[in-house]
This record gives sequence, structure tokens and C-alpha cells, in this order.
Amino acid sequence: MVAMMHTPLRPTSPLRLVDAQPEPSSTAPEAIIRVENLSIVFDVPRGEVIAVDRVSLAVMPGEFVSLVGPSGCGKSTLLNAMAGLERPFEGEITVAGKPMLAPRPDIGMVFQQPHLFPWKSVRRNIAHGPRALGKSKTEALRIADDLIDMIGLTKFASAYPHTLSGGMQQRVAIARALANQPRVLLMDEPFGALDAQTRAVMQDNLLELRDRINATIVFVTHDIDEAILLSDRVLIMSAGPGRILRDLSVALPRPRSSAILTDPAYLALKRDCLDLIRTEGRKAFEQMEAVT
Ligand SMILES: Nc1ncnc2c1ncn2[C@@H]1O[C@H](COP(=O)(O)OP(=O)(O)OP(=O)(O)O)[C@@H](O)[C@H]1O
Repeated sequence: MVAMMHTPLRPTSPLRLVDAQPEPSSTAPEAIIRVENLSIVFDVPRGEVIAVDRVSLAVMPGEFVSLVGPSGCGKSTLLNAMAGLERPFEGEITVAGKPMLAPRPDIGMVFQQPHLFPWKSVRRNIAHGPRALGKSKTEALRIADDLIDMIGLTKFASAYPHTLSGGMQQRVAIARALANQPRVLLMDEPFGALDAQTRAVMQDNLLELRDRINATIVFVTHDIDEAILLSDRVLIMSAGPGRILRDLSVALPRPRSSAILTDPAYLALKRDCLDLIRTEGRKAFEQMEAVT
């Protein structure tokens, strides 16, 4: 297990969710991720799907932002675009001041499946990125060893992926994404394939890791508990075409633990979020039915 090193990011404040930004967030000058008027349209046999529709958002350095919304509302498409994986698009995406036109080593990505190299040990999976970026073997392995320590898998450094549990593999995938010391970590339902118990442990691990690496994280999830527990802000997306419906600031003190999940105030806020998502989900379903 990862050593506990909690640094409260914000002063203790009452439990509440509030609208994060009364003004368009894209006006913030020091954002590390800036999305301006982004639209992404896919050609499909029946015409076009507007996956993302004129979305603007900004993420500050060190922020943890979750994207939630009904299935098919464009969360993954938006995240992929931030990773430079989705072209062409209309609008503009800049990360650390540079336009996102292709994947970059300063932006790490973690998917629902770990996608590890099956023929490489844990250590070499994690060392792969630094090696590819020209680090010496010694340096790359040193980086890998530090991260293996951080994710609590020291005993498994020489193990091969197929011998690890799903949660352990996903920890390796996160370490591999961190090996290039990304300024931004993009995570697409990284715990979506895990059982509930492993998922809860992984959420705790990520909270601890995040305090240690201080990376900016954008996190896609279907799970509103997960979003509120982990995030500084939760962006709720609307059904197709994909738009940001609400931008909610999670004013919960850090360090956080799953104990907050039973707090009555938290539960009331969760209910508000779920109502919004349910309404959007119904709309998405009705739209799908109308098309098919
Ligand atoms: N490569 C593609 N070609 C055609 N349509 C696509 C493509 N990728 C996504 N879409 C469509 O774009 C819309 C948004 O998809 P996306 O995967 O981004 O949604 P999502 O919110 O991440 O969904 P889920 O929560 O189910 O993963 C959907 O209607 C989807 O069918």
C-alpha cells in the first residue's frame, strides 16, 4: 500500500457543492488545460454524430477535475481530444500553452484496461516510456523503481502482467503513465473494470498518489461517488450533443476518505447530481430511440 502523505489542498470548509465558475472558465489566465469552443463530429452511416458541441473549459494546475454524464455524451471523445488522440476538430485545445495536435509525453493517459506489454516485467513496463524518451537504462529503471515503491508493488517488480490482479495491473498502468513525469494525467474510467472493493482501494491510492505527484488530473467516470470523492470540480455533461451542463466545485476538505460518502450533506448533494445525470440520461435514451 502507498505510504500516507496527505497535504490538505484547501482549508477545511463545510461540505457543499457550489457552481464553480459564474463566468466562463475559459477566461482564467493561468489554466494548464484550455478548451475553447471545441466541437467534434463523427460521420456515421446514418449521417453525423455531434459528440462534443462547442465545449469550453479550463483546468488549473494541480486541479482534479472529473467528467461525468450519461453514456454516449462525449466524455471519452473530449478526453481523447485533450490527449491529442482525436482529430480533426473545430475549436482549440491547448495544454501547457501548446496546441494539442498529437499525443505528447507531458500528457499521460490511463484507460479502463491497463494495456501493459505482456512480455515485459512490471519494472520494464514502467521503464519503457523514459527509455523511449532517451533516458539511460539505469535512469529509466531508477524512475521505475521509485514508482513501483510509490504504488506499493515492490515485491512484484519482476512479475509479468498476467500474474497480477486487475487492480495491480491498473496500478502499473498508472505508474507507467507517471513515468514520463506528465504535467497532466488523463484517466478514462480507470477503475471501471474493477470490482467494488478493489475500486475503493484504488480510489484511496489515487488520492494519496495525487498528493505526492501534484499532477493535474482529468478523470472520466460514471460513478458520481468516485467523482465527488476524488475531485476539486465535477463537470456534468449533457446528452448528445455533448456539452458541459454544470461545473460544480467540490468544497470538501482534503485529505478525504470514503467516510464522507455517508455524510448527510454529501448524500443530499449526490442526489442533486444524480437527478441531473438521470434527466440527461433519459434525454439521451429518448434521442437514441428516436434515431433507431
Ligand atoms: N470513432 C467514432 N465514430 C463514430 N461515432 C463515434 C466515435 N467515437 C464516439 N462516437 C460517438 O460519439 C458519441 C460520444 O461518444 P463517447 O464515447 O465520447 O461517449 P462517452 O460519454 O464516453 O460514453 P460512455 O460513457 O458510454 O463511454 C457517441 O454517440 C458515440 O457513439
